[in-house]
Amino acid sequence: MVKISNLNKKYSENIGNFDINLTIPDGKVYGIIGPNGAGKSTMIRQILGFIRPDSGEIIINEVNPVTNSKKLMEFTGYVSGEVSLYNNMTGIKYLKLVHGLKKDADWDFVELLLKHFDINANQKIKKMSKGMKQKIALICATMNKPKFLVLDEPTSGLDPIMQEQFNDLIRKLQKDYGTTVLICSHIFEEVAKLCSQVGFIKDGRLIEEFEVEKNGIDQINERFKKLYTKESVL
Ligand SMILES: Nc1ncnc2c1ncn2[C@@H]1O[C@H](COP(=O)(O)OP(=O)(O)OP(=O)(O)O)[C@@H](O)[C@H]1O
Repeated sequence: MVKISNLNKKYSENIGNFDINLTIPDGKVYGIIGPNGAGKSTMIRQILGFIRPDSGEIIINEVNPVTNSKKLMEFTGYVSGEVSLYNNMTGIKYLKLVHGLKKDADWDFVELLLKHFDINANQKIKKMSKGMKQKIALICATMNKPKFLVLDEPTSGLDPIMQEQFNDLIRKLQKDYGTTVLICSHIFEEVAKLCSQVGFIKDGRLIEEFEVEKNGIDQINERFKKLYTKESVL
């Protein structure tokens, strides 16, 4: 279970995260939505132990990321929208490197995912397209079937085929391995299809949460408009 209690990280007035409380039960997929600069990545960086909160507590499967980020990383996968890999390696060499470093990494699963994403990993990473690099990053993050997966705009700018492949992977991890997933996304369709719950962030605050209904896309669109629409100055 992921439990965030009274989380605060203040960069300046209304910039950062303010009194965030959020719970994700095991095996659920939770979506975070908010406009640019709302504080989504700031929250994710604290959850992963990359930055220290000013106050409040984060507990993930009984692990505190601030005091035990090594333990957290043993069962956590992470993909950001801007992946950075070793450009001079081939995809396969890079995957083998990560496989050697990760606890519980499963090479058969890597091969299955290479097939699933229909990717030729024998070429150098620097010659790969953005989407191919995203696929390599996703395989790296999931090759150990993580208990917890954090995705910060993982499919931004990718084509609809890749989007469906990505959705299928998340569903498989959830169904077969009980992975708990936190996903930040501007793609409402992705959130509606994958998430059972969604939270809206505005000015660093979690201002609303709800269970995603069957036809969640309309529900999310409507709430987003209500919560964030500003009068155009044009
Ligand atoms: N290290 C930092 N020091 C000061 N301000 C920061 C720092 N990191 C982020 N910010 C500010 O915090 C606010 C939230 O940034 P954050 O990256 O969390 O937003 P976001 O919701 O992920 O946005 P986007 O959708 O554009 O990725 C922004 O105003 C940003 O400029």
